[in-house]
Amino acid sequence: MSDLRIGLGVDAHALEEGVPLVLGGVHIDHPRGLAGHSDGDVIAHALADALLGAAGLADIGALFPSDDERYRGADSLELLAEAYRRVREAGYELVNADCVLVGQQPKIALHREEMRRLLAAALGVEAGRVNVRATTTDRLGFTGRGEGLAAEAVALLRR
Ligand SMILES: Nc1ccn([C@@H]2O[C@H](COP(=O)(O)O)[C@@H](O)[C@H]2O)c(=O)n1
Ligand SMILES: C[C@@]1(CO)OP(=O)(O)OP(=O)(O)OC[C@H]1O
Repeated sequence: MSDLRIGLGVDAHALEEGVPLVLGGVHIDHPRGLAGHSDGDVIAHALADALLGAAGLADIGALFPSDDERYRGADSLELLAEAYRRVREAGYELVNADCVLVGQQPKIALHREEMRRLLAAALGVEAGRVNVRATTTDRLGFTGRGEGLAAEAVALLRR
């Protein structure tokens, strides 16, 4: 039997004016973007944490500390690629991943195929191995009030 491992990643960032919005590696024209030490890409961060978690490794905050100037304004697709390099080094490869953005706006339906393509390319796997979906919370909570966006991801690895 193959050795399968599952991991979960969760991230959230505040929406602020004057910040470019990057989600799943896609630059989206929107009045506010996600504040963070990096580009704030919650989808890429949640996916990286799901991969690391499945491999039994530390989270992205431990790998790429937010007080390290090297990661200021970092392209999160590069952090994702490095996280997966470590997962491969630990002896695992991706079976599939599923990411869910939680937020009222922007609607990402038109961007999800591009997000899948970019996230999969960062990992060096076929686009079909990475899914991206979205939900609102029917205006409930901090995402519902438009204060921020959150993302969750699960990843399945095999040895
Ligand atoms: N940021 C979002 C949120 C949702 N969607 C799409 O809208 C559909 C309806 O959302 P509900 O929360 O009312 O279920 C959802 O299934 C997504 O396809 C989106 O694109 N972007
Ligand atoms: C990505 C890192 C590093 O720049 O910073 P942030 O963009 O603030 O994102 P977070 O989700 O808090 O993860 C921690 C750090 O790894």
